[in-house]
Amino acid sequence: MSTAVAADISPAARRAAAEGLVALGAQMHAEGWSRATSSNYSVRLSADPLRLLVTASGKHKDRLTTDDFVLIDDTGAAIEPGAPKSSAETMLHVVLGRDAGAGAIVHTHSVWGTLLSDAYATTGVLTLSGYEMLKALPGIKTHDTSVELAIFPNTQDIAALSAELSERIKAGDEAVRYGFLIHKHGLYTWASDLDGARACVEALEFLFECEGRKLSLR
Ligand SMILES: CSCCC(=O)C(=O)COP(=O)(O)O
Ligand SMILES: [Zn+2]
Repeated sequence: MSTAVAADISPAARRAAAEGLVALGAQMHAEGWSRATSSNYSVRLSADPLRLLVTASGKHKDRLTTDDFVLIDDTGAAIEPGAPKSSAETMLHVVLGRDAGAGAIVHTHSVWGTLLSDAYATTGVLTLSGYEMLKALPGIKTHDTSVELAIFPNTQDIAALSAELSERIKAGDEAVRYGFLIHKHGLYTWASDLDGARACVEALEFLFECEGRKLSLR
């Protein structure tokens, strides 16, 4: 653990972020997207130096308290003594906060996202086209567009996935602009703040259900 103290983070900002994430967890669980301790969320409290408030590992997301978060640095290490263990997927949050400029990151485990990540696994990408709901994503002004979401294998090697994700973001890969899926696992999406990330997850999960139901109707 680093010896640095989070003196640069205001307690009020930290508390507000934790309260926002507690509320998000209750909503994501109620939606059925964060069941059985699945999912992790974070808010970026500082870009330079990178400081992310990320969920502690293994917590039920409908019962989070403001103590269930870990302040981490750009290596994914907790910067305060006595912190609980941060999410097993912490390094994905670090990459998104550092390389994608994300101010808030939401990871969900929905049924439709999980099924679609399998249905399109061989192509490595899920394409969402022509939906009005796409306008909920940052910068999209027309329904007449397509959004691609990369589908990564669920190798369980978060360090390798983080490195690949970082390279694809830095290369400007459109398939990691709004989010990505991990095969038979779930969605990561992000935005400049928590409300924006909530809109992204709500829109993408809506679109997953549309695509999933469309496949079932065929
Ligand atoms: C039952 S969920 C398995 C782990 C996972 O994918 C997840 O999202 C939660 O992991 P964390 O360490 O963040 O609790
Ligand atoms: Zn997960």
